[in-house]
Amino acid sequence: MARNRELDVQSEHADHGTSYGRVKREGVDTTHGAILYLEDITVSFDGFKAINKLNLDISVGELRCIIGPNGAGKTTMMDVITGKTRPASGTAYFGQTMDLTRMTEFEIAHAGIGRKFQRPTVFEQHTVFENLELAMKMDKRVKPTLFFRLTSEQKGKIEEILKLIRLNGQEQRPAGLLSHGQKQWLEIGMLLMQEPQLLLLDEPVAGMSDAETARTAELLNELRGKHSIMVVEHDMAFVNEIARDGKVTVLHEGSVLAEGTMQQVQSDERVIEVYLGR
Ligand SMILES: Nc1ncnc2c1ncn2[C@@H]1O[C@H](COP(=O)(O)OP(=O)(O)OP(=O)(O)O)[C@@H](O)[C@H]1O
Repeated sequence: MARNRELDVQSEHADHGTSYGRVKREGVDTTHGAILYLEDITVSFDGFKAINKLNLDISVGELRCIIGPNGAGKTTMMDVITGKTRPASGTAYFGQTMDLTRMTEFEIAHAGIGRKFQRPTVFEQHTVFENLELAMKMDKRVKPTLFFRLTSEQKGKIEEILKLIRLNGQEQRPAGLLSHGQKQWLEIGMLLMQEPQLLLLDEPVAGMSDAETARTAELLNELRGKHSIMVVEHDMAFVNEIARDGKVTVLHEGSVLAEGTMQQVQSDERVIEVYLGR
């Protein structure tokens, strides 16, 4: 029996736990202000420490940018958070009570951690609207019924997300015809349909045009404070745009090398050395 029973499936007649679902998700316990705690995490691949005694906390509503050279351990860290990789040692908590190292990938996703991988994985044959609708149906917190029909509340939610991801007016287009940037936004929208409490974005602007990158920065700035977000990105101009006065974490060789505002980390000698290879 899982230690934490996060999903509380309600009957169809019970109060709605979310604005559009029929399932109540019991809250992550964030009474101490943090949504994610990683402590002394180590991940070894045949003796090589991809993550080495990593410590990192994310506060509720924070937008944290993670930077670091290739091979620093950024993806491996996200793999630990989402249950894809088990650490050899250390602790990883979602809120105060959910031990991520004891949960399956499925349990973690449904407890409220949404992850967007680098490549967009939308359903190309389906329209933009259908993709968002499918994301809602795939949300196992929503009780599946044979004849699933959207309520006006659920349609309203899709409209809201369409605006946010700048795809209103394009809802009937097959997703396969969207630009690379639009597909990325659609995928972010699909994650948002499931109302994640922590959103992990792996290089969201890789391969985007300058205009798309600027719009993605606007989108993330709109999400600021509504969700806790961790963004891994190499594009420093973009990081600068979304980090504002918030904390940026620099990973190097599997540990935190520096943490502070973008200005602070950019002027940190150790960071300069790692990036310039001096
Ligand atoms: N499954 C694996 N087996 C062996 N080594 C691995 C495995 N996954 C990652 N590594 C190694 O662990 C280190 C960290 O990799 P990781 O992909 O987490 O870095 P990263 O910071 O995400 O890099 P990038 O910015 O290039 O995506 C690298 O040296 C990588 O080669």
